[in-house]
Amino acid sequence: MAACFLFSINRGDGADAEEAKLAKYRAQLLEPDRKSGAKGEGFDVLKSGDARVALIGFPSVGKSTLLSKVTKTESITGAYEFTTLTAIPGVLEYEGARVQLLDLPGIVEGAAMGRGRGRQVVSVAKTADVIVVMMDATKSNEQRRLLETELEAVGIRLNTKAPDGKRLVGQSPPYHSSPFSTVVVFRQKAAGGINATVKLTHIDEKMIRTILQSYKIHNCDVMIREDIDTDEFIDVLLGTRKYISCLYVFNKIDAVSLEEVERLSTENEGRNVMISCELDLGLDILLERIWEELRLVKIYTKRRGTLPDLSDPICLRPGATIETVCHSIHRGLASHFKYALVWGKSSKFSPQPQKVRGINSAII
Ligand SMILES: Nc1nc2c(ncn2[C@@H]2O[C@H](COP(=O)(O)OP(=O)(O)OP(=O)(O)O)[C@@H](O)[C@H]2O)c(=O)[nH]1
Ligand SMILES: [K+]
Ligand SMILES: [Mg+2]
Repeated sequence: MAACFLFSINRGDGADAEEAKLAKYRAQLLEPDRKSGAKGEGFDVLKSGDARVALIGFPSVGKSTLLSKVTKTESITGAYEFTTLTAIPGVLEYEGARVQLLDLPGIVEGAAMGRGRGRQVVSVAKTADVIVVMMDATKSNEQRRLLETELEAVGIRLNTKAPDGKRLVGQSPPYHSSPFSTVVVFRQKAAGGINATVKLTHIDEKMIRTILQSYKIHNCDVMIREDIDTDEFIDVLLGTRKYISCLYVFNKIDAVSLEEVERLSTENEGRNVMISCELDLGLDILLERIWEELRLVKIYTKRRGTLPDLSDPICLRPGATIETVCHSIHRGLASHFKYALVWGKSSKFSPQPQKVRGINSAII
């Protein structure tokens, strides 16, 4: 049976306060660094197209070579480290979608702590819908763990499920109404209380109270629907973590044995993609895998009595609603919108009438 408890928020004891303080410091490390990301340094690349894919890797693994191969943009390559010093955007055109591919400077160990402007680079990855972690097939597999550590240090969770049980691919949730909101709901209220619809085994009421106090939140309603722990609670409170799916790309397979290529390709639950930019090997498969990971939904608009133009889709990320579709057509459209007729696999009836107001159901 679901446990449910209510209490008012007041003082916690010393040990809890200490743990809550540490959890708060950890979360602060993830907050955006206001000093970095200065304008004109090339890191504030405007998002464009239907989605963003970021290339992250150590120097000279072939990130720029890849960008130059698969997009029309030429990014300077070189046999020396740190050839690329800013973010270079290119456009991947795939099945009617335009995806922004970002070539980034190489990062070094400790990048997230600010080494080699690394934090700026790694932070860009946080804005991506899919991260391509690029590695050199001739180097040790240790690369992957080191890169993941750097990404995690800025609050990215790779290929993990968000606490609400859905796999989230790089949405940018607004403060307090993150995709987590189905798990924990905060409401500012005169008399606060905490409700849990499941038994909480990793965090107790006292801890929740102490954490809320440390953020000076005194009166609010908290509804918890999943057995989350302290860190996850703070994640939700601050909206700091991002759940992004990633592919591990091993470049330069022309320089290793076939056995090694086969061995690497079976690791990481099918997330490893083997390529050689130099020999043009595996690039089509890589683009296909990126497309799969983006899970873009194609929407075609049509006039009454005519067939839709199938060459001109609106491409949106999963979770898009009728309102998102309206916004992608015209800013003011949603406010004048009455209803939409939706044909497709996801709708119960074809066509299914849907109103724009109050729609939060996904249209996919
Ligand atoms: N053997 C081999 N060499 C490659 C391949 N792809 C790229 N290279 C070489 O690797 C070197 C580095 O390539 P870049 O594209 O500059 O690497 P990068 O990751 O952008 O490097 P930074 O910008 O310095 O971080 C160049 O000398 C490329 O010619 C490949 O598939 N096979
Ligand atoms: K290089
Ligand atoms: Mg480069």
